[in-house]
Amino acid sequence: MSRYLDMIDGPAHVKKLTLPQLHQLAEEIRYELITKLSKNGGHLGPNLGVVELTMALHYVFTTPKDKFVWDVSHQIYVHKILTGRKDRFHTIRTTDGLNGFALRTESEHDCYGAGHAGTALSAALGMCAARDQRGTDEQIISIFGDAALTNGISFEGLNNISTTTKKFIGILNDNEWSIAKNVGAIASYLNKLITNPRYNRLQKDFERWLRRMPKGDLAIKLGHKAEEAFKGAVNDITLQQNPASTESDGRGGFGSSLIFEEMGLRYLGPIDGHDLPLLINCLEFAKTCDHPVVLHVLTKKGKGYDVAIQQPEKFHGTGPYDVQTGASPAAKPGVAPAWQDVFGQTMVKLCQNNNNIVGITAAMPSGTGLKFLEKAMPQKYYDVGIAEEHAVLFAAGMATMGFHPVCAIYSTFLQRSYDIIIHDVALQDLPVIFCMDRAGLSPQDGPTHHGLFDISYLRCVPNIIAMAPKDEDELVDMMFTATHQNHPTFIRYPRGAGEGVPIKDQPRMLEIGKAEVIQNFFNTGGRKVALFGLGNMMSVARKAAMELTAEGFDVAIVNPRFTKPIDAGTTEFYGRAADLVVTLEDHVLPGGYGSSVLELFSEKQIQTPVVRIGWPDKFIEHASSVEYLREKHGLTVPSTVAQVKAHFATAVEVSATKFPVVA
Ligand SMILES: Cc1ncc(C[n+]2csc(CCOP(=O)(O)OP(=O)(O)O)c2C)c(N)n1
Ligand SMILES: CC(=O)[C@@H](O)[C@H](O)COP(=O)(O)O
Ligand SMILES: [Mg+2]
Repeated sequence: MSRYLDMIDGPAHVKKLTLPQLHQLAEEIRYELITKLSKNGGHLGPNLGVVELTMALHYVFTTPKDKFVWDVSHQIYVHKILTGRKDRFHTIRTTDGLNGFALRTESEHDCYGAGHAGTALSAALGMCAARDQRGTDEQIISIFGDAALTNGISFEGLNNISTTTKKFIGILNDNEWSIAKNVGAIASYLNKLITNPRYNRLQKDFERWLRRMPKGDLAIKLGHKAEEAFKGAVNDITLQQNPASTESDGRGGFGSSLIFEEMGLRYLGPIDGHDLPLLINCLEFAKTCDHPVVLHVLTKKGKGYDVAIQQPEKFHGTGPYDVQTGASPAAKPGVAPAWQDVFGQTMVKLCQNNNNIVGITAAMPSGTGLKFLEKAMPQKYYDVGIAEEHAVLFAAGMATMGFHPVCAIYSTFLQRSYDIIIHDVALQDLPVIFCMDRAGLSPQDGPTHHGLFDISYLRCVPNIIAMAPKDEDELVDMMFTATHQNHPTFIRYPRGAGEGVPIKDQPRMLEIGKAEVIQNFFNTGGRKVALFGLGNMMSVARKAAMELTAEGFDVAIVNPRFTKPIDAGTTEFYGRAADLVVTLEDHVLPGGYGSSVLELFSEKQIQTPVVRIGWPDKFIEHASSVEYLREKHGLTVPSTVAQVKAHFATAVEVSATKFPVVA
């Protein structure tokens, strides 16, 4: 049976469909999402929730002239399918495939890139300001989730809209979920708004009216009248709910409970975010508003796929799954526990033994592993919403009261808190512990999510201690050691499975700033190569050492453990003893661990050459796997061995040409 989806080569084709055809197209898109994502995974739940919304947006507006600015943009798959990329949709988040987020370089229909939450309102407002400067008439629509509203930047944007532009359309996509259940006052406010029975009855009347609204100017004018009446009724409800708010707000009414109205935006909704005709009418209506408007749509995360509705957290960002059952493939035998799980289980033990330790997440209980603490000791667990800046300030406040807070925040998302780390935590030398998961690659998410900058952005900050464990047993040692420090302490570790080593029952206290010598030189007479394998790159160092030894090199292996303070003594010792030093790090080279070794050698006037292995000074693309990207960018055992051999081969050539051997 031919599909309407087959007819959609671009958004213009959506406009040509009748309502029954649009409904059919929605089902075809859901089928496409569910079947195509089952192989490689992706953000299935969020995208199933915005099928009708995205179709209505493309039905009413015209990209690329009109601009859709998506918050996080993990829910952009339907937009990508409708904007000429349906034939490549099956490649999303895979090597050389579509990016899983909005990407300006991927399509003219992607007007603004994202990946981190909270950016859509401000960026869209900036586009409105640019439009107003030029006097042009494109429509700019910001689509943001209910949890994106828990991010401070969203409110910085909201605060600035009504005094900046007359034309701004915001779509609040409210599914009551973040990755986990949404949290905080915003979540309960929105929930109250949509569960108030009187409000709901009134809302139904308004929706019925809007649905029947004929096209044309008169309808639009009537629409504004109906809307004012609706608002008045809402105010009455609010007044009855909060009799204390009897003070006039000076605008001829009483203070509305609608945050958006209070911030100078016209609030419309909440409406059923899966009701296509209603969505189309409301968007047509919003299009005519000469005042910033926010349309509050209620959607269901995972709509159309029961297992995703029943498990919104799992299907927020899922791996491969069986289409029929939603089940994930069985874990391969012998796969080591995930770093995040070791972290989470260790947090429970640390909190059980020390009443001053608490765990703080910024809306990522599962991904960080802090869900173990949430379950075992909820009184020691805080989820502050998508609010990394606030999370670190909150931790700083607790630390001034004698607590030892642990902020579990991905390396990439911790970039949001950089000023707080310097201005509040380091400057006051507060004992906050930062456990940075996803330090290294998040291959399928790509450049917005790789954690490749934290060594550089932390190394320059005074008063801090920064560590990288070689395996999960050492992670536990480092967490234990961190809880005994009176300084800000950072621990970085990668996404996914650990090294599969046994974990001691009793963690060991590490000496701050002390490296671990894994293997000394054997003095075999071979060229001496010292490998400094940082964190998870120790596994590459060990294997490279074996291959180099087999090739006649004399190899020492050092586990640096600390990126601040580095072990100057050990580093200097091996720097002087070796013919070549190789540093290996799952981090960009500029300002990374290798840079700190170069700085030390320069300071100590150590002439030994240094080969630094790490990520180049560029944004690393997304791909299907870590292995592929390491292969491509030279962070592998063969590449390490090859670079060592090339160094000496070149060294021999240079010495031969520079100092020709006299016969
Ligand atoms: C700064 C930042 N912190 C955390 C995340 C991880 N994250 C991705 S999506 C998401 C939840 C978004 O919820 P919402 O905005 O309601 O969109 P929904 O998934 O419900 O459609 C989170 C916490 C992120 N992308 N950016
Ligand atoms: C879109 C977003 O930021 C999160 O969903 C992120 O993709 C989670 O990454 P992990 O799967 O590594 O936890
Ligand atoms: Mg949500």
